[in-house]
Amino acid sequence: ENQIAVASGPPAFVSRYLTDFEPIQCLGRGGFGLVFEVRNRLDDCHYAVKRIQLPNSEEAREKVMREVKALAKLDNPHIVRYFHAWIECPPPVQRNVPKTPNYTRSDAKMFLFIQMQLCRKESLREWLRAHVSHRDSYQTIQMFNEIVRAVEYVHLQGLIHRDLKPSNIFFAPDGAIKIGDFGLVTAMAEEASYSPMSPEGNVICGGGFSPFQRTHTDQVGTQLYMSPEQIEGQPYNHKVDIYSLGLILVELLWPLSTQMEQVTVISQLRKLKFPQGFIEKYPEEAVLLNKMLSRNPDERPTTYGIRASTPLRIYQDSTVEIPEYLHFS
Ligand SMILES: Cc1nc(N)c2c(-c3ccc4c(c3)CCN4C(=O)Cc3cc(F)cc(C(F)(F)F)c3)cn(C)c2n1
Repeated sequence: ENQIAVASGPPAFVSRYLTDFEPIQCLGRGGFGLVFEVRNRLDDCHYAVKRIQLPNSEEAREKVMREVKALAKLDNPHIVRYFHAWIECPPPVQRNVPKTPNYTRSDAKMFLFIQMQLCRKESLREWLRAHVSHRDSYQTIQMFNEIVRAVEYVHLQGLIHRDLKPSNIFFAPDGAIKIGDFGLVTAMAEEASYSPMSPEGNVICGGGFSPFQRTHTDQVGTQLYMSPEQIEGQPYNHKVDIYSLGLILVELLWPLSTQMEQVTVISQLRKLKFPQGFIEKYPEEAVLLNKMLSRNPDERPTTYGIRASTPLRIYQDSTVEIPEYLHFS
């Protein structure tokens, strides 16, 4: 009974991520973090888990956690399904800094883990590349309508996506379009540390998660789809998502086969210059796009205005009439 307590030091750190999940492969870098496909050891299902290193300042961390609380309430058929979020604080890495032999630097980091539904590996970015030749405009407008519905839901929750682009528009296993990998941007922006692109532009999934390296350049950190006011660091509102939706609509209607063509056409669109032949082929869409891509956010329609516009009106359930004043406010 006279057990001698053995001084075995602090309890060994147990990572819930590694205990509950088996990492399968790196899915890439979303904003501010790494995303991995994992298998849950208990239910044997596969998920996408995103690990975000939280900022150091207490205030920024509180802001992130407020945004998580708002995001966790999202529930919509066109938003990636959310399962769980948790925090891990691995023990600080003690290492001797060679220069000053007695000095040990500890960098205690705090990570937010987010467990989401695993979507198909091909995002809308890959879909657009794979469907250059045969693209049916009825199907693409349907897809666009679903994306607009998802953005409308986010805006009605008082949130803004802020980073809409084809690489974070996903397909669920059943094929339904889902917008995802958004949020936490404002709070994290104070400690903006966009993931570094390696020299050749590939995204390295380093960060101690797994050695898998992405083989193609991603759209991480791209500002191609970003509204002018956001790029210029001006105050902005939910109309930033309408601008991005405008560029995505053109890409859905106008197949672009190479990244070079995509960058050229989108850069021209940012100056309201449409590709040769676009206006003749899509006159009504061009009218809507001139508003969606306006430099003045107030001139851009809301998602209501988009759905009530001529090109999309036929895809709405006509029972619900949207009052005119909601088309732009
Ligand atoms: C194949 C595949 N599937 C995915 N789900 C992904 C994701 C992914 C999709 C959605 C979301 C994330 C990663 C991280 C968070 N996320 C979101 O949509 C934002 C979000 C939605 C919520 F409902 C709840 C939260 C939060 F409460 F913060 F956890 C966050 C990124 N990548 C590269 C993926 N690849």
